[in-house]
Amino acid sequence: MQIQIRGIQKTFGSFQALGGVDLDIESGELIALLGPSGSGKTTLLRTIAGLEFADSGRILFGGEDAAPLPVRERRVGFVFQHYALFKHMTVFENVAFGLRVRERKDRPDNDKIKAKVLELLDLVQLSGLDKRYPSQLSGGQKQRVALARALAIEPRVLLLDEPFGALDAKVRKDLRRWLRSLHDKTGYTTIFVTHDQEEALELADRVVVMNKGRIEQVGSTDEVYEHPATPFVFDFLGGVNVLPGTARGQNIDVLGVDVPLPCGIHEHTGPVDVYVRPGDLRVGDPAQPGFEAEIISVQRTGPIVRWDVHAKALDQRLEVEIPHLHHDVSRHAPGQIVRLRLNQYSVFARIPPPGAKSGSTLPDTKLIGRERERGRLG
Ligand SMILES: Nc1ncnc2c1ncn2[C@@H]1O[C@H](COP(=O)(O)OP(=O)(O)OP(=O)(O)O)[C@@H](O)[C@H]1O
Repeated sequence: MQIQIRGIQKTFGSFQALGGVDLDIESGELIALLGPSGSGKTTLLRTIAGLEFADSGRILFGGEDAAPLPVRERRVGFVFQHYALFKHMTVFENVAFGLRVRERKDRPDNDKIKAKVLELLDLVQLSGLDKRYPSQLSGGQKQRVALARALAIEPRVLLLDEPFGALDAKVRKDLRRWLRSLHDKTGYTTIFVTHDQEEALELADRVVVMNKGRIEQVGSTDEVYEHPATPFVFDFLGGVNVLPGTARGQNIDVLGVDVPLPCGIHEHTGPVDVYVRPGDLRVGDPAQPGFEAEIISVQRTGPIVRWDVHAKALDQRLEVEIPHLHHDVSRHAPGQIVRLRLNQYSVFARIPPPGAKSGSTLPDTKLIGRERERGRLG
């Protein structure tokens, strides 16, 4: 079912939790609401569910205003981070709950309920565990029961609030792949909340990046990662080094090295910030252009080696990430000087101090563009 969110505002006392949210969700989409703690993700989800009431704005379910619909009639399946299963009921009864509490005229008979519950337990791969109690299940199994219970009411939309937040990393990873294939099978419109970038990027069709009660960017996983629209999105999705630069005509001077302005921008003059991910700072040939940095520390995390480096020209620490299999990464040690170059980077017009006149020809903080180094840096 299609969901349209129009100008939703919500305050708690004097605190604005949602500051005018607009969003269109297509039928059958799997959408991630991604953002740091307190950015308003849960408030938005609860407002869609009808568990929270907006101060202003509208939510349309399939083109119809959802406001007059009580929670039950919205037919929303909700899964919380902390299982919220009924402890005194078996797995079977937990899943059957939503069907048993229906009004008599809409309630299926016992045989139909049994068939439905067993079908759902098969779908969430828990066949044979129907007689167990929640205390006899692992965290991952409890979450799958919660999901089966949410699916039992044949929801028009499925809302998941950090569904895997309480589980360990390995189970989390398995369950998110499983949820993706379950979604592909059932085709329910699904919105899930997470503050885990990897989870959002791996699972969702589109990611909604939230910050301070507002949407910063909506896009496919590739769009938000490869073309972040704001400095916040860039930083939140995968870490960032910010290098000051000066744009002059078609080039930017970054730490004494010329790099080209992003494609499509003919000219720009003024101070800019060049945003580079740790994995896009590459070790260059010492004979070719690049800027010098001293390795301060080396840390190996799985297949990635992380360096903390000190860029001399900037007097600033930077983070560099290199695949461990890179030909000569093991030869580098703290104290060594390396020459770094930029691979891919985004350029934002610098935010001037309040009251100062911007020397920039573009609006402040505007994304000028994203560029892959075109060979000028060696
Ligand atoms: N019932 C409430 N009363 C007062 N303030 C609230 C209430 N619910 C949420 N807030 C505040 O609104 C802001 C947004 O909260 P929300 O739970 O939507 O954030 P979130 O992005 O889901 O965060 P988290 O990832 O930590 O769950 C927070 O600052 C929170 O303290």
